[in-house]
Amino acid sequence: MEDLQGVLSQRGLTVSTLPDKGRCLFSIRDFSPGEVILNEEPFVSVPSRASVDSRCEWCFSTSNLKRCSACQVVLYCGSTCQKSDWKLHRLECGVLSKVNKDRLKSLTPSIRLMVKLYLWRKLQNEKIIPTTATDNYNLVEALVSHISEIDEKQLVLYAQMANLVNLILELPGIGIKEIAENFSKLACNAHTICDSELRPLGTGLYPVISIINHSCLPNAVLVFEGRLAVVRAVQHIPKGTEVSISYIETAGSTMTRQKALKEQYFFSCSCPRCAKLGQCDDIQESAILEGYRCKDAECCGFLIRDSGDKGFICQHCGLVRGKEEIKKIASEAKLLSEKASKLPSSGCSSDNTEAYVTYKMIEELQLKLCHPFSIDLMRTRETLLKMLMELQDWKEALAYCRSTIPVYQRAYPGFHPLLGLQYYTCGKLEWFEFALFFVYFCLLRMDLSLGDTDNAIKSLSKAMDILRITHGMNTPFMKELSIKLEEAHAEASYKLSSKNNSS
Ligand SMILES: C[S@@+](CC[C@H](N)C(=O)[O-])C[C@H]1O[C@@H](n2cnc3c(N)ncnc32)[C@H](O)[C@@H]1O
Repeated sequence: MEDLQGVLSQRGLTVSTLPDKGRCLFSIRDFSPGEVILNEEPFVSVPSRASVDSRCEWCFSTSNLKRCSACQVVLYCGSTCQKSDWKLHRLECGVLSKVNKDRLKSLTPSIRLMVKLYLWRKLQNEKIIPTTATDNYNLVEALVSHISEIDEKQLVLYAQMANLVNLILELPGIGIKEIAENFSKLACNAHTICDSELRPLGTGLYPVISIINHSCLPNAVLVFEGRLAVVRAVQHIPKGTEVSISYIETAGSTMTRQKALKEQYFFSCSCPRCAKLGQCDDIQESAILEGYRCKDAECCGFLIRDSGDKGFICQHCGLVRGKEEIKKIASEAKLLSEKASKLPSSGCSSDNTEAYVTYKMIEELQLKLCHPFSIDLMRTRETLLKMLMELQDWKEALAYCRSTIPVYQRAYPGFHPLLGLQYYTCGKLEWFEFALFFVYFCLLRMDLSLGDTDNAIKSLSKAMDILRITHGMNTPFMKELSIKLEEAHAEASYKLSSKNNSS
Protein backbone atom coordinates (compact mmCIF):
# COMPACT_ATOMS: atom_id res chain seq x y z
CA MET A 1 0.00 0.00 0.00
CA GLU A 2 2.88 2.37 0.80
CA ASP A 3 4.21 1.87 -2.71
CA LEU A 4 0.84 2.81 -4.14
CA GLN A 5 0.69 5.96 -1.98
CA GLY A 6 4.13 6.88 -3.32
CA VAL A 7 3.05 6.54 -6.95
CA LEU A 8 -0.22 8.36 -6.31
CA SER A 9 1.41 11.24 -4.45
CA GLN A 10 3.61 11.90 -7.50
CA ARG A 11 0.36 12.37 -9.42
CA GLY A 12 -1.10 14.73 -6.81
CA LEU A 13 -3.34 12.09 -5.21
CA THR A 14 -3.72 10.21 -1.96
CA VAL A 15 -5.88 7.37 -0.62
CA SER A 16 -7.90 8.02 2.55
CA THR A 17 -10.62 6.05 4.30
CA LEU A 18 -13.99 7.46 5.32
CA PRO A 19 -16.34 5.54 7.64
CA ASP A 20 -19.36 5.71 5.28
CA LYS A 21 -17.49 5.14 2.00
CA GLY A 22 -14.42 3.02 2.68
CA ARG A 23 -11.36 3.97 0.64
CA CYS A 24 -11.51 7.28 -1.25
CA LEU A 25 -9.16 9.04 -3.65
CA PHE A 26 -8.32 12.65 -2.69
CA SER A 27 -6.44 15.35 -4.58
CA ILE A 28 -3.37 16.82 -2.89
CA ARG A 29 -3.06 19.54 -5.54
CA ASP A 30 -5.45 21.43 -7.81
CA PHE A 31 -6.60 19.79 -11.06
CA SER A 32 -7.99 21.84 -13.92
CA PRO A 33 -10.87 20.78 -16.21
CA GLY A 34 -9.66 18.34 -18.88
CA GLU A 35 -6.51 17.40 -16.95
CA VAL A 36 -5.71 13.68 -16.65
CA ILE A 37 -5.93 12.70 -12.99
CA LEU A 38 -5.02 9.05 -13.38
CA ASN A 39 -4.54 6.43 -16.07
CA GLU A 40 -4.21 2.69 -15.72
CA GLU A 41 -3.77 -0.43 -17.85
CA PRO A 42 -6.15 -3.24 -16.86
CA PHE A 43 -5.00 -5.88 -14.38
CA VAL A 44 -6.98 -8.24 -16.62
CA SER A 45 -9.51 -7.65 -19.41
CA VAL A 46 -11.74 -9.58 -21.82
CA PRO A 47 -13.65 -8.56 -24.91
CA SER A 48 -17.43 -8.54 -24.63
CA ARG A 49 -19.31 -11.34 -26.35
CA ALA A 50 -20.80 -9.27 -29.17
CA SER A 51 -23.87 -10.71 -30.90
CA VAL A 52 -22.58 -10.21 -34.43
CA ASP A 53 -18.86 -9.62 -34.28
CA SER A 54 -16.18 -11.16 -32.17
CA ARG A 55 -13.31 -9.08 -30.99
CA CYS A 56 -9.51 -9.12 -30.72
CA GLU A 57 -8.49 -10.26 -27.25
CA TRP A 58 -6.01 -7.38 -26.84
CA CYS A 59 -7.32 -4.30 -28.69
CA PHE A 60 -11.02 -5.31 -29.18
CA SER A 61 -10.88 -4.65 -32.93
CA THR A 62 -13.40 -6.57 -35.06
CA SER A 63 -11.36 -6.73 -38.27
CA ASN A 64 -8.91 -9.31 -39.69
CA LEU A 65 -9.50 -11.70 -36.80
CA LYS A 66 -7.72 -15.03 -36.64
CA ARG A 67 -8.43 -17.71 -34.04
CA CYS A 68 -5.57 -19.00 -31.89
CA SER A 69 -4.82 -22.30 -33.64
CA ALA A 70 -4.15 -24.13 -30.36
CA CYS A 71 -7.12 -23.28 -28.12
CA GLN A 72 -9.55 -22.20 -30.89
CA VAL A 73 -11.16 -19.79 -28.40
CA VAL A 74 -9.22 -16.54 -28.43
CA LEU A 75 -9.03 -14.21 -31.45
CA TYR A 76 -6.37 -11.69 -32.49
CA CYS A 77 -6.36 -9.04 -35.21
CA GLY A 78 -2.64 -9.46 -35.87
CA SER A 79 0.72 -10.54 -34.53
CA THR A 80 1.28 -7.32 -32.54
CA CYS A 81 -1.76 -7.96 -30.36
CA GLN A 82 -0.98 -11.67 -30.15
CA LYS A 83 2.56 -10.91 -28.94
CA SER A 84 1.33 -8.34 -26.39
CA ASP A 85 -1.00 -10.96 -24.90
CA TRP A 86 1.41 -13.88 -25.22
CA LYS A 87 2.74 -14.19 -21.66
CA LEU A 88 -0.76 -14.60 -20.26
CA HIS A 89 -2.28 -16.41 -23.21
CA ARG A 90 0.49 -19.05 -23.24
CA LEU A 91 -0.82 -20.19 -19.88
CA GLU A 92 -4.48 -19.58 -20.69
CA CYS A 93 -4.15 -21.41 -24.01
CA GLY A 94 -3.00 -24.59 -22.22
CA VAL A 95 -5.93 -24.34 -19.83
CA LEU A 96 -8.55 -23.59 -22.51
CA SER A 97 -7.30 -26.35 -24.81
CA LYS A 98 -8.26 -28.93 -22.17
CA VAL A 99 -11.83 -27.63 -21.78
CA ASN A 100 -14.37 -29.94 -23.43
CA LYS A 101 -16.71 -28.65 -26.14
CA ASP A 102 -19.83 -28.54 -23.95
CA ARG A 103 -18.08 -26.61 -21.22
CA LEU A 104 -16.63 -24.17 -23.78
CA LYS A 105 -20.18 -22.89 -24.32
CA SER A 106 -20.26 -21.75 -20.67
CA LEU A 107 -17.16 -19.59 -21.09
CA THR A 108 -18.87 -16.22 -20.57
CA PRO A 109 -16.70 -13.08 -20.43
CA SER A 110 -17.03 -13.09 -16.59
CA ILE A 111 -15.73 -16.67 -16.37
CA ARG A 112 -12.87 -15.86 -18.72
CA LEU A 113 -12.01 -12.71 -16.75
CA MET A 114 -11.82 -14.74 -13.53
CA VAL A 115 -9.66 -17.44 -15.16
CA LYS A 116 -7.30 -14.72 -16.41
CA LEU A 117 -7.21 -13.08 -12.98
CA TYR A 118 -5.87 -16.26 -11.34
CA LEU A 119 -3.46 -16.98 -14.17
CA TRP A 120 -2.07 -13.44 -13.97
CA ARG A 121 -1.63 -13.91 -10.20
CA LYS A 122 0.20 -17.20 -10.84
CA LEU A 123 2.55 -15.52 -13.34
CA GLN A 124 3.30 -12.73 -10.87
CA ASN A 125 3.78 -15.17 -7.96
CA GLU A 126 6.24 -17.15 -10.09
CA LYS A 127 7.97 -13.86 -11.04
CA ILE A 128 7.42 -14.53 -14.75
CA ILE A 129 5.70 -11.15 -14.82
CA PRO A 130 6.96 -8.38 -12.53
CA THR A 131 4.71 -6.87 -9.89
CA THR A 132 4.58 -3.10 -9.50
CA ALA A 133 2.91 -0.70 -7.08
CA THR A 134 -0.09 -0.43 -9.42
CA ASP A 135 -0.09 -3.96 -10.88
CA ASN A 136 -0.24 -6.57 -8.15
CA TYR A 137 -2.78 -8.95 -6.66
CA ASN A 138 -2.69 -7.16 -3.25
CA LEU A 139 -4.73 -4.41 -4.91
CA VAL A 140 -7.36 -6.99 -5.96
CA GLU A 141 -7.42 -8.34 -2.40
CA ALA A 142 -8.16 -4.83 -1.12
CA LEU A 143 -11.30 -4.43 -3.29
CA VAL A 144 -14.70 -4.42 -1.59
CA SER A 145 -16.86 -7.49 -2.30
CA HIS A 146 -20.11 -6.90 -0.32
CA ILE A 147 -20.30 -10.70 -0.18
CA SER A 148 -22.26 -10.64 3.11
CA GLU A 149 -24.97 -8.45 1.54
CA ILE A 150 -25.56 -10.61 -1.52
CA ASP A 151 -28.86 -12.50 -1.71
CA GLU A 152 -28.93 -16.28 -1.71
CA LYS A 153 -29.86 -16.67 -5.38
CA GLN A 154 -26.85 -14.57 -6.43
CA LEU A 155 -24.58 -16.48 -4.03
CA VAL A 156 -25.64 -19.79 -5.57
CA LEU A 157 -24.91 -18.40 -9.02
CA TYR A 158 -21.46 -17.17 -7.95
CA ALA A 159 -20.74 -20.58 -6.37
CA GLN A 160 -21.66 -22.35 -9.64
CA MET A 161 -19.48 -19.96 -11.63
CA ALA A 162 -16.64 -20.42 -9.12
CA ASN A 163 -16.93 -24.18 -9.45
CA LEU A 164 -16.57 -23.91 -13.21
CA VAL A 165 -13.51 -21.64 -12.88
CA ASN A 166 -11.98 -24.12 -10.45
CA LEU A 167 -12.55 -27.02 -12.86
CA ILE A 168 -11.04 -25.07 -15.75
CA LEU A 169 -8.01 -23.83 -13.81
CA GLU A 170 -7.06 -27.07 -12.03
CA LEU A 171 -4.77 -25.02 -9.75
CA PRO A 172 -4.05 -26.23 -6.22
CA GLY A 173 -4.93 -24.13 -3.18
CA ILE A 174 -7.80 -22.09 -4.56
CA GLY A 175 -11.18 -22.54 -2.87
CA ILE A 176 -14.67 -22.07 -4.34
CA LYS A 177 -15.45 -19.53 -1.60
CA GLU A 178 -12.51 -17.34 -2.55
CA ILE A 179 -13.42 -17.41 -6.25
CA ALA A 180 -17.10 -16.67 -5.48
CA GLU A 181 -16.02 -13.66 -3.42
CA ASN A 182 -13.90 -12.48 -6.33
CA PHE A 183 -16.98 -12.66 -8.61
CA SER A 184 -18.70 -10.43 -6.10
CA LYS A 185 -15.71 -8.06 -6.29
CA LEU A 186 -15.93 -7.95 -10.08
CA ALA A 187 -19.62 -7.00 -9.87
CA CYS A 188 -18.90 -3.78 -7.99
CA ASN A 189 -15.39 -2.99 -9.20
CA ALA A 190 -14.91 -4.05 -12.83
CA HIS A 191 -15.50 -1.47 -15.56
CA THR A 192 -17.06 -1.76 -18.99
CA ILE A 193 -14.40 -0.73 -21.50
CA CYS A 194 -15.96 1.53 -24.17
CA ASP A 195 -14.76 3.14 -27.36
CA SER A 196 -14.67 6.95 -27.75
CA GLU A 197 -18.37 6.94 -28.66
CA LEU A 198 -19.14 5.00 -25.47
CA ARG A 199 -20.00 1.74 -27.26
CA PRO A 200 -19.06 -1.23 -25.04
CA LEU A 201 -16.07 -3.30 -26.16
CA GLY A 202 -15.15 -5.38 -23.15
CA THR A 203 -14.69 -5.59 -19.40
CA GLY A 204 -11.57 -4.77 -17.41
CA LEU A 205 -10.43 -4.72 -13.81
CA TYR A 206 -8.54 -1.54 -12.91
CA PRO A 207 -7.80 -1.89 -9.17
CA VAL A 208 -6.40 1.64 -8.67
CA ILE A 209 -9.24 3.39 -10.51
CA SER A 210 -11.58 1.17 -8.46
CA ILE A 211 -10.61 3.21 -5.39
CA ILE A 212 -12.61 6.14 -6.82
CA ASN A 213 -16.08 6.50 -5.31
CA HIS A 214 -19.30 7.47 -7.00
CA SER A 215 -21.17 10.78 -7.18
CA CYS A 216 -24.27 11.59 -9.27
CA LEU A 217 -22.61 14.98 -9.81
CA PRO A 218 -19.03 13.81 -10.33
CA ASN A 219 -15.98 16.05 -10.70
CA ALA A 220 -14.22 13.54 -13.00
CA VAL A 221 -15.05 11.19 -15.86
CA LEU A 222 -13.70 7.78 -16.83
CA VAL A 223 -13.03 7.19 -20.54
CA PHE A 224 -10.93 4.63 -22.38
CA GLU A 225 -8.18 4.95 -24.96
CA GLY A 226 -8.11 1.37 -26.20
CA ARG A 227 -7.50 -0.68 -23.04
CA LEU A 228 -6.07 2.27 -21.12
CA ALA A 229 -8.54 3.72 -18.59
CA VAL A 230 -8.21 7.49 -18.24
CA VAL A 231 -9.78 9.59 -15.48
CA ARG A 232 -10.09 13.29 -16.37
CA ALA A 233 -11.27 16.22 -14.30
CA VAL A 234 -14.48 17.74 -15.69
CA GLN A 235 -14.34 20.74 -13.37
CA HIS A 236 -11.75 22.53 -11.29
CA ILE A 237 -10.80 20.14 -8.46
CA PRO A 238 -9.18 22.04 -5.61
CA LYS A 239 -6.50 20.45 -3.42
CA GLY A 240 -8.06 18.33 -0.66
CA THR A 241 -11.18 17.31 -2.64
CA GLU A 242 -12.46 13.77 -3.10
CA VAL A 243 -12.24 12.67 -6.74
CA SER A 244 -15.53 11.11 -7.92
CA ILE A 245 -16.83 9.51 -11.08
CA SER A 246 -20.31 8.24 -11.93
CA TYR A 247 -20.93 4.46 -11.80
CA ILE A 248 -24.38 4.67 -13.37
CA GLU A 249 -26.49 6.47 -15.96
CA THR A 250 -27.13 9.76 -14.13
CA ALA A 251 -30.06 10.93 -16.28
CA GLY A 252 -32.71 9.32 -14.02
CA SER A 253 -34.59 10.69 -11.02
CA THR A 254 -33.01 10.49 -7.55
CA MET A 255 -35.10 7.43 -6.68
CA THR A 256 -34.04 5.61 -9.88
CA ARG A 257 -30.38 6.41 -9.30
CA GLN A 258 -30.51 5.40 -5.65
CA LYS A 259 -32.16 2.09 -6.58
CA ALA A 260 -29.49 1.28 -9.19
CA LEU A 261 -26.65 2.11 -6.76
CA LYS A 262 -28.18 0.07 -3.95
CA GLU A 263 -28.77 -2.97 -6.19
CA GLN A 264 -25.33 -3.16 -7.74
CA TYR A 265 -23.05 -1.31 -5.32
CA PHE A 266 -24.81 -1.68 -1.94
CA PHE A 267 -24.73 1.93 -0.77
CA SER A 268 -27.04 4.90 -0.36
CA CYS A 269 -25.63 7.85 -2.23
CA SER A 270 -25.44 11.13 -0.31
CA CYS A 271 -24.02 13.28 -3.12
CA PRO A 272 -25.37 16.86 -3.47
CA ARG A 273 -28.01 15.66 -5.98
CA CYS A 274 -29.19 12.78 -3.80
CA ALA A 275 -29.21 14.97 -0.67
CA LYS A 276 -32.18 16.78 -2.26
CA LEU A 277 -34.37 13.66 -2.20
CA GLY A 278 -37.95 14.61 -1.30
CA GLN A 279 -37.34 18.37 -1.56
CA CYS A 280 -39.59 20.46 -3.85
CA ASP A 281 -37.10 20.79 -6.73
CA ASP A 282 -36.25 17.07 -6.56
CA ILE A 283 -39.96 16.13 -6.75
CA GLN A 284 -40.35 18.49 -9.73
CA GLU A 285 -37.27 17.04 -11.45
CA SER A 286 -38.58 13.45 -11.05
CA ALA A 287 -42.01 14.47 -12.36
CA ILE A 288 -40.34 15.96 -15.43
CA LEU A 289 -37.81 13.19 -16.12
CA GLU A 290 -40.06 10.22 -15.38
CA GLY A 291 -43.61 11.61 -15.03
CA TYR A 292 -46.60 12.35 -17.24
CA ARG A 293 -47.55 15.25 -19.50
CA CYS A 294 -50.48 17.64 -19.07
CA LYS A 295 -53.80 16.81 -20.72
CA ASP A 296 -53.51 20.12 -22.57
CA ALA A 297 -51.06 19.44 -25.40
CA GLU A 298 -49.92 23.09 -25.35
CA CYS A 299 -49.08 23.06 -21.63
CA CYS A 300 -45.58 22.04 -20.48
CA GLY A 301 -46.47 21.72 -16.79
CA PHE A 302 -45.45 18.68 -14.77
CA LEU A 303 -47.93 16.43 -12.98
CA ILE A 304 -48.07 15.40 -9.33
CA ARG A 305 -50.27 12.60 -7.96
CA ASP A 306 -53.42 13.96 -6.34
CA SER A 307 -53.60 13.19 -2.60
CA GLY A 308 -57.28 12.15 -3.05
CA ASP A 309 -55.98 9.61 -5.62
CA LYS A 310 -58.19 10.91 -8.47
CA GLY A 311 -55.24 11.07 -10.77
CA PHE A 312 -52.43 13.48 -11.56
CA ILE A 313 -52.71 17.28 -11.37
CA CYS A 314 -50.81 19.62 -13.67
CA GLN A 315 -48.83 21.99 -11.46
CA HIS A 316 -49.01 24.70 -14.13
CA CYS A 317 -52.65 24.82 -15.25
CA GLY A 318 -54.40 22.63 -12.68
CA LEU A 319 -55.93 20.16 -15.18
CA VAL A 320 -56.39 16.61 -13.83
CA ARG A 321 -55.42 13.48 -15.80
CA GLY A 322 -57.34 10.37 -14.78
CA LYS A 323 -55.41 7.34 -13.47
CA GLU A 324 -57.23 4.96 -15.78
CA GLU A 325 -56.37 6.87 -18.96
CA ILE A 326 -52.69 6.97 -17.94
CA LYS A 327 -52.69 3.27 -17.05
CA LYS A 328 -54.20 2.34 -20.42
CA ILE A 329 -51.61 4.24 -22.49
CA ALA A 330 -48.77 3.06 -20.24
CA SER A 331 -49.70 -0.60 -20.63
CA GLU A 332 -50.04 -0.23 -24.45
CA ALA A 333 -46.57 1.35 -24.55
CA LYS A 334 -45.16 -1.43 -22.32
CA LEU A 335 -46.59 -4.16 -24.56
CA LEU A 336 -45.13 -2.51 -27.64
CA SER A 337 -41.73 -2.07 -25.93
CA GLU A 338 -41.70 -5.77 -25.06
CA LYS A 339 -42.53 -6.61 -28.66
CA ALA A 340 -39.83 -4.23 -29.93
CA SER A 341 -37.17 -5.74 -27.67
CA LYS A 342 -37.83 -9.17 -29.20
CA LEU A 343 -37.64 -8.00 -32.83
CA PRO A 344 -34.50 -9.06 -34.69
CA SER A 345 -31.99 -6.29 -35.29
CA SER A 346 -30.17 -7.95 -38.14
CA GLY A 347 -29.34 -4.76 -40.01
CA CYS A 348 -31.41 -6.11 -42.92
CA SER A 349 -33.83 -3.46 -44.16
CA SER A 350 -37.11 -5.40 -43.69
CA ASP A 351 -36.22 -6.14 -40.03
CA ASN A 352 -35.19 -2.52 -39.54
CA THR A 353 -38.44 -1.27 -41.06
CA GLU A 354 -40.58 -3.42 -38.76
CA ALA A 355 -38.61 -2.30 -35.72
CA TYR A 356 -38.81 1.31 -36.93
CA VAL A 357 -42.62 1.16 -37.28
CA THR A 358 -42.93 -0.35 -33.78
CA TYR A 359 -40.71 2.31 -32.20
CA LYS A 360 -42.66 5.04 -34.04
CA MET A 361 -45.84 3.66 -32.39
CA ILE A 362 -44.12 3.68 -28.99
CA GLU A 363 -43.03 7.27 -29.58
CA GLU A 364 -46.60 8.26 -30.46
CA LEU A 365 -47.91 6.76 -27.21
CA GLN A 366 -45.11 8.31 -25.15
CA LEU A 367 -45.85 11.72 -26.69
CA LYS A 368 -49.38 11.40 -25.30
CA LEU A 369 -48.21 9.98 -21.98
CA CYS A 370 -44.89 11.47 -20.93
CA HIS A 371 -43.62 14.92 -20.11
CA PRO A 372 -41.80 16.41 -23.16
CA PHE A 373 -38.50 16.16 -21.24
CA SER A 374 -39.08 12.51 -20.34
CA ILE A 375 -36.10 10.14 -20.31
CA ASP A 376 -38.21 7.29 -21.75
CA LEU A 377 -39.23 9.43 -24.72
CA MET A 378 -35.62 10.49 -25.21
CA ARG A 379 -34.47 6.82 -25.24
CA THR A 380 -37.13 5.91 -27.83
CA ARG A 381 -36.00 8.83 -29.98
CA GLU A 382 -32.37 7.75 -29.65
CA THR A 383 -33.35 4.28 -30.88
CA LEU A 384 -35.24 5.82 -33.81
CA LEU A 385 -32.23 8.01 -34.57
CA LYS A 386 -29.96 4.95 -34.75
CA MET A 387 -32.44 3.14 -37.01
CA LEU A 388 -32.83 6.13 -39.32
CA MET A 389 -29.06 6.34 -39.65
CA GLU A 390 -28.96 2.65 -40.55
CA LEU A 391 -31.76 3.26 -43.07
CA GLN A 392 -29.71 6.26 -44.34
CA ASP A 393 -32.60 8.68 -43.91
CA TRP A 394 -30.29 11.55 -42.92
CA LYS A 395 -32.89 14.32 -42.93
CA GLU A 396 -35.23 12.51 -40.53
CA ALA A 397 -32.24 11.36 -38.43
CA LEU A 398 -31.16 14.99 -38.03
CA ALA A 399 -34.67 15.98 -36.92
CA TYR A 400 -34.59 13.24 -34.26
CA CYS A 401 -31.09 14.11 -33.11
CA ARG A 402 -32.10 17.77 -32.69
CA SER A 403 -35.20 16.74 -30.73
CA THR A 404 -33.06 14.95 -28.12
CA ILE A 405 -30.61 17.82 -27.49
CA PRO A 406 -32.83 19.87 -25.08
CA VAL A 407 -33.46 16.73 -23.01
CA TYR A 408 -29.73 15.92 -22.93
CA GLN A 409 -28.98 19.50 -21.87
CA ARG A 410 -31.44 19.18 -19.03
CA ALA A 411 -30.52 15.67 -17.91
CA TYR A 412 -26.71 15.91 -17.98
CA PRO A 413 -24.25 18.37 -16.44
CA GLY A 414 -22.37 20.70 -18.85
CA PHE A 415 -19.31 18.49 -19.37
CA HIS A 416 -20.86 15.09 -19.89
CA PRO A 417 -19.48 12.88 -22.71
CA LEU A 418 -22.99 11.86 -23.82
CA LEU A 419 -23.99 15.49 -24.34
CA GLY A 420 -20.79 16.12 -26.31
CA LEU A 421 -21.36 13.02 -28.44
CA GLN A 422 -24.95 14.02 -29.21
CA TYR A 423 -23.77 17.47 -30.42
CA TYR A 424 -21.19 15.64 -32.52
CA THR A 425 -23.83 13.42 -34.17
CA CYS A 426 -25.97 16.50 -34.79
CA GLY A 427 -23.03 18.38 -36.32
CA LYS A 428 -22.10 15.42 -38.57
CA LEU A 429 -25.69 15.09 -39.80
CA GLU A 430 -25.93 18.85 -40.43
CA TRP A 431 -22.62 18.77 -42.26
CA PHE A 432 -23.64 15.69 -44.23
CA GLU A 433 -26.96 17.26 -45.20
CA PHE A 434 -25.10 20.39 -46.26
CA ALA A 435 -22.68 18.34 -48.38
CA LEU A 436 -25.56 16.48 -50.08
CA PHE A 437 -27.44 19.69 -50.80
CA PHE A 438 -24.25 21.39 -51.92
CA VAL A 439 -23.82 18.89 -54.79
CA TYR A 440 -27.50 19.23 -55.70
CA PHE A 441 -27.47 23.05 -55.60
CA CYS A 442 -24.23 23.23 -57.60
CA LEU A 443 -25.74 21.00 -60.28
CA LEU A 444 -28.72 23.38 -60.50
CA ARG A 445 -26.37 26.40 -60.21
CA MET A 446 -28.44 27.71 -57.29
CA ASP A 447 -27.19 29.57 -54.24
CA LEU A 448 -27.06 27.72 -50.96
CA SER A 449 -27.60 29.67 -47.75
CA LEU A 450 -24.75 29.81 -45.25
CA GLY A 451 -27.13 28.73 -42.51
CA ASP A 452 -26.57 25.03 -43.24
CA THR A 453 -22.82 25.24 -42.62
CA ASP A 454 -23.39 27.56 -39.67
CA ASN A 455 -25.54 24.98 -37.90
CA ALA A 456 -22.88 22.31 -38.42
CA ILE A 457 -20.17 24.69 -37.12
CA LYS A 458 -22.25 25.51 -34.03
CA SER A 459 -22.95 21.86 -33.19
CA LEU A 460 -19.39 20.68 -33.90
CA SER A 461 -17.99 23.54 -31.79
CA LYS A 462 -20.23 22.61 -28.87
CA ALA A 463 -19.13 18.99 -29.24
CA MET A 464 -15.49 20.11 -29.27
CA ASP A 465 -15.93 22.30 -26.16
CA ILE A 466 -17.23 19.33 -24.17
CA LEU A 467 -15.25 16.42 -25.62
CA ARG A 468 -11.86 18.18 -25.38
CA ILE A 469 -12.45 18.16 -21.60
CA THR A 470 -13.83 14.61 -21.29
CA HIS A 471 -11.76 12.86 -24.01
CA GLY A 472 -8.60 15.03 -24.30
CA MET A 473 -7.23 16.03 -27.71
CA ASN A 474 -4.81 13.22 -28.54
CA THR A 475 -7.03 10.40 -29.78
CA PRO A 476 -7.80 9.67 -33.47
CA PHE A 477 -11.47 10.27 -32.62
CA MET A 478 -10.79 13.83 -31.42
CA LYS A 479 -8.43 14.49 -34.34
CA GLU A 480 -11.29 13.55 -36.69
CA LEU A 481 -13.64 15.96 -34.91
CA SER A 482 -10.99 18.70 -35.19
CA ILE A 483 -10.60 18.10 -38.93
CA LYS A 484 -14.39 18.16 -39.48
CA LEU A 485 -14.66 21.47 -37.65
CA GLU A 486 -11.78 22.96 -39.66
CA GLU A 487 -13.40 21.79 -42.91
CA ALA A 488 -16.74 23.33 -41.92
CA HIS A 489 -15.02 26.65 -41.09
CA ALA A 490 -13.10 26.57 -44.41
CA GLU A 491 -16.33 25.87 -46.31
CA ALA A 492 -18.10 28.73 -44.55
CA SER A 493 -15.33 31.24 -45.41
CA TYR A 494 -15.25 29.98 -49.02
CA LYS A 495 -19.03 30.48 -49.32
CA LEU A 496 -18.81 33.90 -47.72
CA SER A 497 -16.01 35.07 -50.05
CA SER A 498 -17.87 33.74 -53.17
CA LYS A 499 -20.99 35.57 -51.99
CA ASN A 500 -19.05 38.83 -51.43
CA ASN A 501 -17.34 38.55 -54.85
CA SER A 502 -20.62 38.03 -56.72
CA SER A 503 -22.40 40.98 -55.01
C1 LIG B 1 -15.43 0.66 -6.79
S1 LIG B 1 -15.56 0.61 -5.04
C2 LIG B 1 -14.95 2.18 -4.58
C3 LIG B 1 -13.86 2.09 -3.53
C4 LIG B 1 -14.31 1.61 -2.18
N1 LIG B 1 -14.73 2.74 -1.38
C5 LIG B 1 -13.23 0.82 -1.45
O1 LIG B 1 -13.12 0.97 -0.23
O2 LIG B 1 -12.54 0.03 -2.09
C6 LIG B 1 -17.29 0.73 -4.91
C7 LIG B 1 -17.79 0.65 -3.50
O3 LIG B 1 -17.41 1.81 -2.77
C8 LIG B 1 -18.47 2.27 -1.95
N2 LIG B 1 -18.92 3.57 -2.47
C9 LIG B 1 -18.66 4.11 -3.67
N3 LIG B 1 -19.18 5.33 -3.77
C10 LIG B 1 -19.79 5.59 -2.61
C11 LIG B 1 -20.53 6.69 -2.12
N4 LIG B 1 -20.72 7.77 -2.85
N5 LIG B 1 -21.04 6.61 -0.86
C12 LIG B 1 -20.85 5.50 -0.10
N6 LIG B 1 -20.14 4.41 -0.52
C13 LIG B 1 -19.62 4.46 -1.77
C14 LIG B 1 -19.56 1.22 -2.05
O4 LIG B 1 -19.35 0.28 -1.06
C15 LIG B 1 -19.30 0.62 -3.41
O5 LIG B 1 -19.79 -0.69 -3.55
